[in-house]
Amino acid sequence: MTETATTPAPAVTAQGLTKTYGSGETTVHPLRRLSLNIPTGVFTAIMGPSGSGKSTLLHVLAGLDTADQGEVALTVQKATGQTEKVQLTGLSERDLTLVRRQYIGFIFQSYNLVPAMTARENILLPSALGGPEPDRHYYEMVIDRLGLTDRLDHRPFELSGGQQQRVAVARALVAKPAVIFADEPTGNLDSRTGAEVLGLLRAAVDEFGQTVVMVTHDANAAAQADQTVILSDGRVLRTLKQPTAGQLADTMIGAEG
Ligand SMILES: Nc1ncnc2c1ncn2[C@@H]1O[C@H](COP(=O)(O)OP(=O)(O)OP(=O)(O)O)[C@@H](O)[C@H]1O
Repeated sequence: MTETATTPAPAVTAQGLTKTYGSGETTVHPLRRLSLNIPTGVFTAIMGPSGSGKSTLLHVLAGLDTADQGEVALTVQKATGQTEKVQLTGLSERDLTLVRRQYIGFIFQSYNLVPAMTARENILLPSALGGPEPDRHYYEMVIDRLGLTDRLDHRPFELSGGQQQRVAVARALVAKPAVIFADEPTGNLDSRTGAEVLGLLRAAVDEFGQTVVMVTHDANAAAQADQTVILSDGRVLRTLKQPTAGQLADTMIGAEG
C-alpha cells in the first residue's frame, strides 16, 4: 500500500485522471486526463464553471470516489520526519477508508454531521473510529477559535447552519490530517461565518503548516488561498498564484468559454 520516499514532494499527486458517466449521446466527462500536483503546506482553491469537474476531482483526490483511469497518491509526513507516499489508486474500499481516516479531513458543503451525536462526539468521531488522537492543546485552540466551547454538548439540530459548519471544520482539523479537502465550505454560510471558516483554514496553513484544498464558486473566498487552479471541461485550464478576486473573476469569464 505504501512506499518510502526521502525527498520532499507534493502533498497530493494526480496523474492522467479520467472519469466518464453514461454512454452515447448522454456521455459526460467530468475528468479528462487531468494531472495536478497540490503542494504541501499551501492553501489551494479550485474554481471552474458549473459542471467543469470540481467536486468530482475533489472526491477522487480525497479517496471518496475513484477515477476510471489515472493515479492519485498522497505524500505524508511520518512522526520520524520521513515522508511516505501513499497510493490511493487500486486500494480496496476498506483500505481507502483506513487511508482517509488516517490522513484526510473533509469538509462538505452540507456539513454531514451525525444527527444523534453531540458536537463534541462529531468532532472526535474520526479518532473514535481509529484515526489519530488529537493533540489536546490544538483541539482546545480550534474549538476556541471557532467559538464552539459552549456548544459542545449540543446536537446538530440544536445548532445554526454556521455553527454546524464550524463543527464540521473542527472535525476536519483537530487530528491535523495530511490534507484537508473542503467542498464549498462557505456555500451555505452568511458572509461573517464564511469569513471565520476561511480564516481558520488560512490559519491551519499559516500557523500549523497544513495543506488545504478548497472548491469554491466565490472569487473572494478563492482570493484567500495561495493559489487557484481553474478547471474547464474536466481539465486544468490555468493555475494562478496569489490572484486577486478581480483577476479570478476575469479568468472565470474566460473559462466559461
Ligand atoms: N453520479 C453522477 N452521474 C452522472 N453524471 C454525474 C455524476 N456526478 C457528476 N456528474 C456530471 O459530471 C459533471 C461534473 O460534475 P461535478 O459535480 O464534478 O462538477 P462541478 O464543477 O463540481 O459542478 P458545480 O459547480 O455545479 O457543483 C457534470 O456534468 C455532472 O452532471
